[in-house]
Amino acid sequence: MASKNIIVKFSDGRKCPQLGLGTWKSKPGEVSQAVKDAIDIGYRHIDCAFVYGNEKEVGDAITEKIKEGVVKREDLFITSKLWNTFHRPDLVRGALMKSLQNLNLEYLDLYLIHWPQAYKEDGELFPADENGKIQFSDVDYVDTWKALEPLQAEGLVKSLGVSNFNSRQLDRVLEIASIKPVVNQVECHPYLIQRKLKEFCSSRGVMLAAYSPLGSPDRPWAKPDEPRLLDDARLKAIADRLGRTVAQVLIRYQLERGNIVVPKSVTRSRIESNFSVLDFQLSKEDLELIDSFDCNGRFVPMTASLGHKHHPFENDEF
Ligand SMILES: NC(=O)C1=CN([C@@H]2O[C@H](COP(=O)(O)OP(=O)(O)OC[C@H]3O[C@@H](n4cnc5c(N)ncnc54)[C@H](OP(=O)(O)O)[C@@H]3O)[C@@H](O)[C@H]2O)C=CC1
Ligand SMILES: CC(=O)C(C)=O
Repeated sequence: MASKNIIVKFSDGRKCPQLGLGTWKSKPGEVSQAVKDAIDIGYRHIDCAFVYGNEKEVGDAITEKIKEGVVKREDLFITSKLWNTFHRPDLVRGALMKSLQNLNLEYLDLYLIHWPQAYKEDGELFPADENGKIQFSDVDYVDTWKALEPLQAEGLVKSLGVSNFNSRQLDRVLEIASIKPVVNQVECHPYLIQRKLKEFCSSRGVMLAAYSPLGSPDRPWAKPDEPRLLDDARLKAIADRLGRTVAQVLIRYQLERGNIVVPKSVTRSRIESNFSVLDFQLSKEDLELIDSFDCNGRFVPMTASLGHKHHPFENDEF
């Protein structure tokens, strides 16, 4: 089963299955089964986050599959992410310990700073004022990074990375880092191909991990009149010609571009077909055609943090 995975190597020498299962919006009552199905199908990489509110149920599934002897811990690659309310250096270790406890793991394979912008540290994950506006904290993510580094030395996490960092923010971390980030996990799909950010990351030995690769149709703020990537007629034509689904083309596109990719599903048949992408390739012409659909179309703009001095998408080109 594990041989179905393509393995990529990080700048720190560690290995990671290129295709993983996303878990955002996977309801606690559904995610255990989804993770168990995924492991049975051959997935070895699960993308989690404290803020998804389902780490405990993901952990239950992992524990069960290890107990059954289907996988060993070392066969799995588990990512989690430090939420915005835990950026203050004295809160970082506790946040990681909570995710480890939730997931019933002794270590994570990868821990990411989820976003560069910090929120007020008052216990709520989305601390809002009486008008519903998120309360910001001015902790600088470079100080958060410095607090993360000793956790790798302690063996609590194998690799460290960032998520939703723009090029300037990533460079600031690289300037002060003793341990370099191995990954920048960002939104990436044909409407937002991230050409410049990808080149920037590659030039610094940072791997790009693509989130929302199917266009996140179940994002809570989706409007009925917004374009749906999975329904794009141009992608459908490519998929039909190749005898594949649009989702398979979207996932294969990321693999061919050398990106890690973490499509989410709680539907067994989709979890299975999303993983069946090793027996076909996209031609150079198809890859270029898909690149041409780029329209700076962002499905996860994080509008709740607009105005934050570290909001990644407001002041920098990429
Ligand atoms: N670092 C960050 O800030 C972020 C990280 N992420 C990570 O990336 C993952 C993936 O992104 P996400 O935004 O969830 O969205 P995706 O682009 O992966 O889309 C998920 C949606 O697509 C549906 N779907 C899955 N497979 C198929 C298929 N074969 N055919 C048709 N529909 C399908 C799912 O439905 P169903 O489940 O009902 O089958 C679900 O509604 C997240 O779950 C999370 O782990 C995402 C956003 C931000
Ligand atoms: C889904 C996710 O990771 C967000 C919105 O931060």
